[in-house]
Amino acid sequence: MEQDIKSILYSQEALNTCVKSLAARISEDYQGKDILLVGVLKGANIFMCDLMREINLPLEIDFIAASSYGSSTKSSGVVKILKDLDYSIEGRDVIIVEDIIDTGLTLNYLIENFKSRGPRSLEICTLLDKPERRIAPLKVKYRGFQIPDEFIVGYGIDFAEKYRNLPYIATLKECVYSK
Ligand SMILES: O=P(O)(O)OC[C@H]1O[C@H](OP(=O)(O)OP(=O)(O)O)[C@H](O)[C@@H]1O
Ligand code: HPA
Ligand SMILES: [Mg+2]
Repeated sequence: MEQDIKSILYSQEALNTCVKSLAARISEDYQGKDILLVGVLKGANIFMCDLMREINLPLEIDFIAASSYGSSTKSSGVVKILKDLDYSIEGRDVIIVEDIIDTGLTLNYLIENFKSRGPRSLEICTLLDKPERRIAPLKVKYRGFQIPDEFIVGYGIDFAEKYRNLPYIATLKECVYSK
């Protein structure tokens, strides 16, 4: 795997510091509220696990699985819900936890879908944001790093389902995409 890496964008230490600071903001903002963290699988799984352990408030979690990239580096534009939430979000203070916002199509779709389910509040927490590529507008309350327009992998994020287990965020060598 390591031989496929072009460069490391964020080390384990940098990610850890970022997660702690996002969790501190959430802990401050949601005092006395009834938080439901919703992780968007599969990409957000590692971020979600680390983030929830740093939030210093009682909370519940749920997951939704959505996919629009398949084995390509370009969004298909069609968001498929592969697994829906287990519980109702009506009346809940929901924070959607994402690994990356790129075109915004995935979250735009999920936000509209969630709004129709009547949450008390609905916010987005994303580790990475690639604003240059945005097609669908989004209001993002909690953002870790803003990144340039490059395809990245690691810390839960894949290329063709691989590299999710890298403990850092990295770019891949061009030859990997043409294999
Ligand atoms: O802003 P967008 O252009 O919609 O891209 C962001 C989405 O794409 C990735 O998921 P993907 O569809 O690859 O599924 P995965 O999480 O299972 O890897 C990522 O985890 C986000 O959910
Ligand atoms: O940069 C990315 N890497 C992996 N998956 C993605 N899905 C949207 N953007 C990306
Ligand atoms: Mg993916």
